[in-house]
Amino acid sequence: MATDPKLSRKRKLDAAFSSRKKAKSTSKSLSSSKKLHPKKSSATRAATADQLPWKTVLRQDIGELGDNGEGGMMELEEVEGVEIIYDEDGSGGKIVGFRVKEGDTKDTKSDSKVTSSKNTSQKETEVSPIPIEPFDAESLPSWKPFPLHPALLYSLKKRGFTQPTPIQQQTLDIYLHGSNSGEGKEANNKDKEEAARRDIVGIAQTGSGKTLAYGLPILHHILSQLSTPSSSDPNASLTVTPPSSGSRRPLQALILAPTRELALQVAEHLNATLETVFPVKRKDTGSEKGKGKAKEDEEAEEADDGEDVHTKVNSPPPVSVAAIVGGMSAQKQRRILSRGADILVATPGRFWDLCGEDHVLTSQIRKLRFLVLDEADRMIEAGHFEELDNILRLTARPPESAYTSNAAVDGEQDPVAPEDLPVIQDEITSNEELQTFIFSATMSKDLQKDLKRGQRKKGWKKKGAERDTLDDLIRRLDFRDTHPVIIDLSPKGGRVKGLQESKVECLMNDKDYYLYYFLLRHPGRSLVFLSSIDGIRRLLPIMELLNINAWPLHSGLQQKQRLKNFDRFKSKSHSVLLATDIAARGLDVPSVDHVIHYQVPRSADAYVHRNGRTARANKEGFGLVLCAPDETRIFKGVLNSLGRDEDDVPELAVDHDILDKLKQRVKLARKIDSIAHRTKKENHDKNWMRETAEAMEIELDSDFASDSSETAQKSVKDKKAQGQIVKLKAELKDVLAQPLVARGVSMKYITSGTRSRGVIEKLIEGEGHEQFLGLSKVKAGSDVVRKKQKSGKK
Ligand SMILES: Nc1ncnc2c1ncn2[C@@H]1O[C@H](COP(=O)(O)OP(=O)(O)OP(=O)(O)O)[C@@H](O)[C@H]1O
Repeated sequence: MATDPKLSRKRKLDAAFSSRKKAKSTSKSLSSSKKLHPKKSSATRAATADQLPWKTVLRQDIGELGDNGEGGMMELEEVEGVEIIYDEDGSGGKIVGFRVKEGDTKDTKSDSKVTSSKNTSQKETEVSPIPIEPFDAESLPSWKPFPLHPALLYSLKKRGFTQPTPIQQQTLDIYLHGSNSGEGKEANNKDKEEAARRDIVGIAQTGSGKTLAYGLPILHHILSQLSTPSSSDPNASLTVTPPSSGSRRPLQALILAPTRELALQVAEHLNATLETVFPVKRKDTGSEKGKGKAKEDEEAEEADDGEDVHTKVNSPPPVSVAAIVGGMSAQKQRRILSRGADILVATPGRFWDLCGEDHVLTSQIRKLRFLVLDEADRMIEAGHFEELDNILRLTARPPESAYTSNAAVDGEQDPVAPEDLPVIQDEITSNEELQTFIFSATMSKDLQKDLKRGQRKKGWKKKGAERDTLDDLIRRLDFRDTHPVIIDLSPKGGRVKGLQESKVECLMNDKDYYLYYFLLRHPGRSLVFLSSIDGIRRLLPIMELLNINAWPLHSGLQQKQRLKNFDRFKSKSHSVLLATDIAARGLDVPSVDHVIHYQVPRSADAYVHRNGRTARANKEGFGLVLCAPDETRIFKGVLNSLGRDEDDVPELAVDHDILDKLKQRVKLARKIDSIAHRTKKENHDKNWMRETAEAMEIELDSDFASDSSETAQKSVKDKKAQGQIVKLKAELKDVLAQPLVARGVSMKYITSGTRSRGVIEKLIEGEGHEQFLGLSKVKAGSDVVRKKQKSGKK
């Protein structure tokens, strides 16, 4: 459900101004805050929180917590030149209103309820055409068969994407040439017209570049519309003219993704492609730092020798991509929508909420040129499908045409009932232009089966016989193409190239030891998947006590905290993210070295997508399953669903001498955590009882009532617990400082050792493992017990 925008804005203000609680009088301006102080000479007028001139806080203003440079991901906004009006007595610091300089207010009609396509608060600005030099296709031979807009080719080259990935190749072949049978096949104009309307279902392994597979056609289409040749010479350079900033941009593409992080990432990916060619010149926010940034831009321009002339932009960006996701400021997202964007990347929930209050948006959806479902199979699972279903109805044609189309696809007549018609009944037009792209790494119901419960995951209800995910989608979506093209490049058995899988069979209670062992033995960027938030809450403090750089990521955290933790994980090469399956799909962290399944996933598709966070874009990666005895059946089911054998995943070799030493560390950490947890819980429970009793004005039982003797006892108990914790922490510190020596290495003869070269010698040369003396630094894949060895051992 959407939060009340005014309330959240008010809360923001309350927080921002809480330090000013002591302000006394009613309409006196705040003297100590430069930012909040309006110029005395200017006339002011009363304004609501919505009408204040909010500005985005730029990345450099918020350090490492920023994102794409626009503050977009963190959604932070600031306001200045505002006089705060407190309530009459002012003692509680309650804000009752604001005053701003005349002319500084925003027209919020277009913000809160967009009813016209023109945003009256925006002034019509001059736009300058941006020259694009002709791109020398010879400099990017692998992309030559795909005559994309020169701006895109330029960007691909700059980003080092020297050749298309197989899914990009096949999608572009269909999009540009109408067929994936022959690369670079020349088509006549009519064929190209037709070709450009094919609906595409793309299934390809994780990390294979699916975002650009659908992103490039969309960007190509929009940029081509804005381009004009600078002369009649067919080889002449182009100019791209951005739309004027005065009117709301027509929405051309809607990309739906199942998670917030994924939607933000897709928007960032498309923006990165555009900004390589059209760097966004940040607007001067008016703040000191904002001014600094504008100055930096100017300096950068001055320093530029003019080689990339087409990168100079004085107008709005030619293509605007925005993200609409839950957990972020709905107010800001409304403003983005009121300005309009060419491409919206959204999670269904928030998007549907905003559709309900923005008629222009709903009518824009009816005229969409592109609709994309990323991670399509996940989107139709329970928890997503209702809003998705509603949005898809908006993209459907009137019943007659939809009826014809669906009948042609699956041979069934499936008329749309009147009550199933889109919520807003006006302007139902038959948009024949819509092109639909559906992408995922998995698209089969067999992989979605919940192996723990033995049921298929809940989702759209099916009529009649068992259907596949694809059938479900074909029935739901009003494909304009009678035969959508299916490109299936999914690897057999879900085996991703470059991924080494492995497992450790151990008791549930021993998983912490093996996890800790692995993280020390193979330092790097490790993503650990757990099946519950409680599991993460239990494991995190233990990891922290053991000096492991770990952060949590789960739906119980606030969105900003989720993004912050994700950023921290990305920014450190030795880091651990403890995550639930919200991180399993689509997230593209460059160089995740290891994926660890702390619990065996419940379904084969979860196994494939979790593993897919490593070994991306042709890199190597490692996946480890910690499998307890009561999970072996589920793991076998996962592998069987993928058409693989249970022995298919080899075991990881573990040095048990070292493991035993690590057990001692983990046990101490667990003990410290359990004492701290128990004390905290007891205090929390008592306080909660007291506070609730006070609020309800009831008397507590003598057991709960706080008499002084009980309080004294409690404090003795707390002190005792604190003492224990301090003692155990000191013990842990000692244990953590002790070297871990591998089997067969004697501490006495460490410089020569029983091994071929001395341990110290190896360390100096950088080959020796810094934590496990006597072992070499090796990639996790080298510790895997190959099948032959295993049977030999037996
Ligand atoms: N042509 C290319 N050459 C090199 N790298 C590329 C190319 N196209 C995309 N990439 C990079 O590959 C990585 C994976 O891309 P992307 O996230 O689109 O994969 P995906 O197939 O959508 O994965 P998933 O199924 O996990 O969502 C990204 O970092 C992206 O920048």
